[in-house]
Amino acid sequence: MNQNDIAWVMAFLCESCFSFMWLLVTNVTWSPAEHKPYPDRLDERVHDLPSLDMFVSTADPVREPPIIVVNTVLSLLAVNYPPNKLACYVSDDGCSPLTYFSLKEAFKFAKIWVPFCKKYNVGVRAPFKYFLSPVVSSEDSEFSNDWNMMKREYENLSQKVEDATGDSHWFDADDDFEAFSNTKPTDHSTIVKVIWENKGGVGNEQEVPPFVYISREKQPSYVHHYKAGAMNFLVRVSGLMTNAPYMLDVDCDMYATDADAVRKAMCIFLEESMNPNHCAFVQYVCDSKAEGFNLLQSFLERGVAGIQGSVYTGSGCFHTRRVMYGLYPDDVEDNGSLSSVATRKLSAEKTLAEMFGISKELVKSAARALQRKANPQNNFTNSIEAATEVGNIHYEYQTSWGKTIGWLYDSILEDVNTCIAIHSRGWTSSLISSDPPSFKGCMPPIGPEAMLQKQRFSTGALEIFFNKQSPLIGMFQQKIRLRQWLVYLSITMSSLGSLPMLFYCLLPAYCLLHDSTLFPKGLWLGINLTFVGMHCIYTLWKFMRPGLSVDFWYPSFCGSLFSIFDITLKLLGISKTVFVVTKKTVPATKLGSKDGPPQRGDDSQVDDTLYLLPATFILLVNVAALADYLVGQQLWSHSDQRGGSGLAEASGCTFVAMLFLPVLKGRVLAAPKARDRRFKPLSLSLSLSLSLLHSMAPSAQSPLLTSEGDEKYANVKWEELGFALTPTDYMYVAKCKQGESFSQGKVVPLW
Ligand SMILES: O=c1ccn([C@@H]2O[C@H](COP(=O)(O)OP(=O)(O)O[C@H]3O[C@H](CO)[C@@H](O)[C@H](O)[C@H]3O)[C@@H](O)[C@H]2O)c(=O)[nH]1
Ligand SMILES: [Mn+2]
Repeated sequence: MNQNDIAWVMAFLCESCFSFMWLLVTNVTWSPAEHKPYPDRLDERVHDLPSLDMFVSTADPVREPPIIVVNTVLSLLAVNYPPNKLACYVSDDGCSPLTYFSLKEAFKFAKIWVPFCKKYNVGVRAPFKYFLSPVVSSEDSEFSNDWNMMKREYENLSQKVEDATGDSHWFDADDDFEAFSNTKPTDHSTIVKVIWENKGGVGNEQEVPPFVYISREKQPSYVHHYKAGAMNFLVRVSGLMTNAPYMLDVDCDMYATDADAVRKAMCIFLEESMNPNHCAFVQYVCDSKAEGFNLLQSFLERGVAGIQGSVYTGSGCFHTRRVMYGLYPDDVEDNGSLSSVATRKLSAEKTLAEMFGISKELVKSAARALQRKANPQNNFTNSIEAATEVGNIHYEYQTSWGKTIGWLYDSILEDVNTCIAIHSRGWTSSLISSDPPSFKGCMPPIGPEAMLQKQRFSTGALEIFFNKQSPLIGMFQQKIRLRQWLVYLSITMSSLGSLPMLFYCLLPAYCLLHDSTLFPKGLWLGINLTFVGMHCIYTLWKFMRPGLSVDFWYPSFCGSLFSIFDITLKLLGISKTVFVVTKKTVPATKLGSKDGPPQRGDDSQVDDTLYLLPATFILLVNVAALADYLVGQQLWSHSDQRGGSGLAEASGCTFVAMLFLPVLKGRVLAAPKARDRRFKPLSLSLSLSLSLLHSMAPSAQSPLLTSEGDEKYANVKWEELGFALTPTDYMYVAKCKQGESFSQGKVVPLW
């Protein structure tokens, strides 16, 4: 194979991969759908609304400042829904007294915040966001007085949380914090604290729903399965205390912006046309602008929702407890009760104990949940002992938790992983896309944190690709629909697309360095350029439409590349995948500052040396190839007739270099205070890239010679020699007499 063939075969393979990916994505966008709920009509239809358990998970008081968790919790406690039908559970994987302290303070504030929100029908019920807009009312009105009082109270709350940060004397004096003494985030026993329980439970609108803080046991040598583990503990504790048929999962950094979010979700669950195949979960389209590169949310979600149902994206999602407990649609009768087969299968207490673990109380509550029966009236405090038991590190040993029930464990992308399992059982799901979005997040700014997050997503997706849920095999065994299966194939293998992308970015440079052709000539080049141009404009439009900058593309490309490396190490058994919690920025609380677009993350603690490597390498290779072309090959006398590389390849190189230049420019020209810190990673990646470049460039020996094994050959383009006379400097002479064989020949100079 000559150089041209290598380049063309590579180009063909890369193009084939892109086309396959494009087909997968096109399949997603064919039939977009979303649900439009009418919450006002809900009361006419349903007189006894079902209960809902709301889960918030947090893991690290430093990367997830408690004031963020407080705002999330307050936005949920104040939703428009009967408070006696709600309960809020916060799981703290950081076992932080500061988080617990902040939540206790938040409850005191909630006692005035919830009535205020309901009295004045406040829109956004996360106080930090609400107080960003000035009061629109006459100075001395009752509302304006209440507003000013609430704002002062919220500022007091924020101040208390800030003062308590890094100052443990706030907790030391209080016996309630005893459980936190001598604990480490990675080494402590289970803590369950009922911050507030609504003992009366008569459904007064002004009440604060029950509110519980939990932190499961941890030991350094035990795997705890990150968010999935935390969610399963939340399911168990809530099962013991309230056992609501529906559960809402919200990340600590995502607050509800719509007071009717719960009622809207119930509109879908309680649809009259409900059949056993009805919705397993309702996912909200969360505000993805801040999330940046998460394009799935912004336009693919609706597409998937039109097939078998939206994908669960980890936050802003309402689940049904029965489905999470492993039910199949066939297990449910048309009227919602369990089928007789399922009842027989599940009623044996032994089976349930094998699935749900040894806690008798939990087994009983699971049996009730499966039959849609409520827990008998019970004090929360009476369940603390049982709740502590189900938080034990050994509790899930030899049970179905994380395998067939609850959030699944075999990928750090637990949301998609769990969602595949639900759809594989034949359930459908729904999507609500309200404008403005009903849940909004504080997502990482563009920069290393975003790359780390993207790398985690991609590694998790690849983990699914190789686990037992893999879409590669799933299609043949499960009840998943064909196009839904293609969606999961596209999600789980999308990061593999970064490899052909990498090769493609290097291909024009390779051709220039080896003087071979990549693009066709003449008319064909024109056609080619038209298609490439159209594709570039289309891709740009796709990025710009949801209001993103092209900058967002890089974390996705780079994170995907690194995830391939991660998963290879995992498959070889060299390392394990880790869930690094994304750093959250504290929301602005000052009046007048607004929730603007994400900023570059210059205060990140993530060292971005390695993340800059692909960009630096690609840029250097392309610049080096261009320099070689301009200087070594003399651009202006270079003739395309030789069949080697020409202006088209050089333009390709320039295009690629221009794509990557902003990434590096952005990092080097970052805020001045960050520049010194940036310089070190940049110089390191420069040197790493230079050594890689050195190994990629053609051999640095005499330009006339190439080596293969031990032998030396003239560097001749054999296929271009033809039959015409070709002048040479040397000739091979071997003499022979008639009838005899040739003597040993030798190469002699011509003069
Ligand atoms: O050991 C852990 C790690 C994380 N979390 C919580 O999980 C949530 C998500 O973590 P975050 O760092 O914010 O990740 P994101 O990338 O923003 O989250 C998206 O992607 C994750 C999967 O990678 C999903 O778990 C999330 O729901 C989804 O919003 C947060 O509330 C964390 O507190 C835990 O409770 N325990
Ligand atoms: Mn998050």
